[in-house]
Amino acid sequence: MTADLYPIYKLINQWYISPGSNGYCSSQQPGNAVSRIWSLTQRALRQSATRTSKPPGVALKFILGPAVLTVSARLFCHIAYCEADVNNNTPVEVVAKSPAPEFKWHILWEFVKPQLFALIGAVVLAFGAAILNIQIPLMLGDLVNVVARYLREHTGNYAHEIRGPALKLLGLYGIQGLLTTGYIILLSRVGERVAADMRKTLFASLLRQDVAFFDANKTGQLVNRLTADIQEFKSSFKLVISQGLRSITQTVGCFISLYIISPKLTGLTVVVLPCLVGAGALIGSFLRKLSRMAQEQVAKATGVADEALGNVRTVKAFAMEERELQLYAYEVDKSCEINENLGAGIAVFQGLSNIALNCIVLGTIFAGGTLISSNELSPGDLMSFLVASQTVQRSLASISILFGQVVRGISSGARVFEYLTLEPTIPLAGGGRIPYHSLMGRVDFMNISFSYPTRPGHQILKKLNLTLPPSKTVAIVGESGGGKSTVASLLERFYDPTSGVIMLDGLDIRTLDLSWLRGQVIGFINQEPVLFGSSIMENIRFGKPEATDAEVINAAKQANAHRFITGFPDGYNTVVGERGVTLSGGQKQRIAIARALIKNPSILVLDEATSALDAESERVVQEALDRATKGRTVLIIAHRLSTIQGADLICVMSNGRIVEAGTHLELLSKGGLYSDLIRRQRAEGQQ
Ligand SMILES: Nc1ncnc2c1ncn2[C@@H]1O[C@H](COP(=O)(O)OP(=O)(O)OP(=O)(O)O)[C@@H](O)[C@H]1O
Repeated sequence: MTADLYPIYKLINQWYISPGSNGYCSSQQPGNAVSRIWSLTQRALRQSATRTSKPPGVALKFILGPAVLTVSARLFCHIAYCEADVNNNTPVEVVAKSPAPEFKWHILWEFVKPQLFALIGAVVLAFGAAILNIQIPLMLGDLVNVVARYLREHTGNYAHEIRGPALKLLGLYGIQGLLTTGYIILLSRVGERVAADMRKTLFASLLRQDVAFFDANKTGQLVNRLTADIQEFKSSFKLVISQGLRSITQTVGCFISLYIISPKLTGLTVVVLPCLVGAGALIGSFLRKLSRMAQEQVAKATGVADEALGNVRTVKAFAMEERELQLYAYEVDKSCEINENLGAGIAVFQGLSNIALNCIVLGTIFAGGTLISSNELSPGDLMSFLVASQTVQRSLASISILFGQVVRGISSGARVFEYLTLEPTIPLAGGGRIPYHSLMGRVDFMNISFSYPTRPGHQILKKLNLTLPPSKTVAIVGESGGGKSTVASLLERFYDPTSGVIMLDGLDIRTLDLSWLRGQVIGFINQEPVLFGSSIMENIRFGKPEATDAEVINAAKQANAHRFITGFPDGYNTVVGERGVTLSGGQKQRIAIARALIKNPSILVLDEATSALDAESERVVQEALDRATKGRTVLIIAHRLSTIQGADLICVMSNGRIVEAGTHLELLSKGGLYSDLIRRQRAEGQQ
């Protein structure tokens, strides 16, 4: 007989204890709980066998009491742990506070629409699993009634009688398992596809934004939206559909079952359960706060490590390893302290909830036992009641966790959607193109005034007028911070002028196709070229994705880069490392020149292209540049005299305007600002 009861306990154990397979609960093996229940059960059965005159409810109390007490305690530990665990795993964005963006349902709908069938399938299966979950306590009750009858009467064929309800229950478990598998597969498919679509759309939207957008937003924050925010949104989306639906259905269904089984006991539960869940949610929210603090502290410590490792050359150059270690250790110690407090909070929470829950189960068994004694309830009903009330309790607890998750999911989603709908002020495509054969390359800056969008009150250019004649080289010189590079940025249309017009061959560049302008007309080389962490071949091809290997090699030859590239063991397939870290400054610059030349631009902008190089590198790079500028309209932003010697026209900038213009000799003979600059440079020992 006892052997026949074992599967019941095993089922209970499986059902309630196995979910805690991580963290706290996993430290106490499910097997231990089973054996504890088992030994208690055997003792109870032995006692009941010697006291057959007692009503069956009393015997059942001995069997079910310890079982349910242990199971319930474990269940609540699981809930408590999960609540802390969910929060503990939540990525925290440590960013400056800004007004909360709005969640837009119609955007979510656009992403969900293609997955609608799979989503409906998942919802139906999850709903089915929840309905079956409501049936399970009732069936367990039937099973226990057979056991109780056998205990009481000791007649009939036990194995035969138990087979029916046991097989039914087994079938129910099987179907429930299948439905659960089905909805999880479908839901994870929907979640992953929605998240992948969001990532691609958000990345495309970010790439479309103006340079001004990137001036105002930190790269880390943007990457965070692509990664952590979408991850958080996906988790919440899946959780709300699976657990939300399941928990609400189970709560409602099991409550109805409870009422049908025993309105009196249900009344008792209605009073006590919400208090318990409410108190749990309150303590849970305190633990959540603590957990968030811990996460923020971990993020701070990570930030210190990230900065030190990201700038390891500077750290080493200043022998600051020890100081960085101290900074990191300080932040890690703080995070350790907060996490310890969190651990203590969880421990107290679990202890209190164990006591509260056990008292409730005890109360239910006591009240249920009394009802059994007065024949108002059968033992099976008490079993059903206990299991159904556990289901309600579990569902309510998961709904309370879900509330937090919904809030987090909505705010993550809102952050993602904010940038999804953002339209750039300078559209990348659209507008006219000038046919290649008729493109002259004349540029006119007409009355240009400009302030950077991030500093609207600070005017950089003030009614600037400048002409770049076709196939001529114009150099701009002037004091540092005077706005020379800003002129180049406006030509590239990284920004639009506040007032005035920039013309290309007599056409306002705002009417021209921007991707054509940047991709085919203007080549841009600046002081610190950024290479991608791929091969040299790929880096040069970045200028013209459809270029053949021969074109790449030709561009490299023009840029004086072919010799050093072929000197590497892997030649053009040499991987240059993150941002080109494995190359020298001069080598990087020559690859950048090749990258600009491969698109055969009509206009070339050289923004202090050689100023970061030593004399020898500068000579080689300058040689490449002299060759590259032939036959093109060139704008040189320069500091050093050597870089502007070949210029047809030199313009001196001061106070946001061009104040002097002429050839080198003309300007020197005038003895104005240009002469001052040259004199100063010579005095500082620059050539
Ligand atoms: N992205 C930006 N956002 C806001 N202000 C900027 C930005 N870039 C430059 N500035 C400001 O605009 C002014 C002109 O900068 P710009 O880089 O054009 O000067 P520059 O003449 O090229 O200087 P340098 O010769 O030192 O390179 C400076 O005061 C600078 O601080």
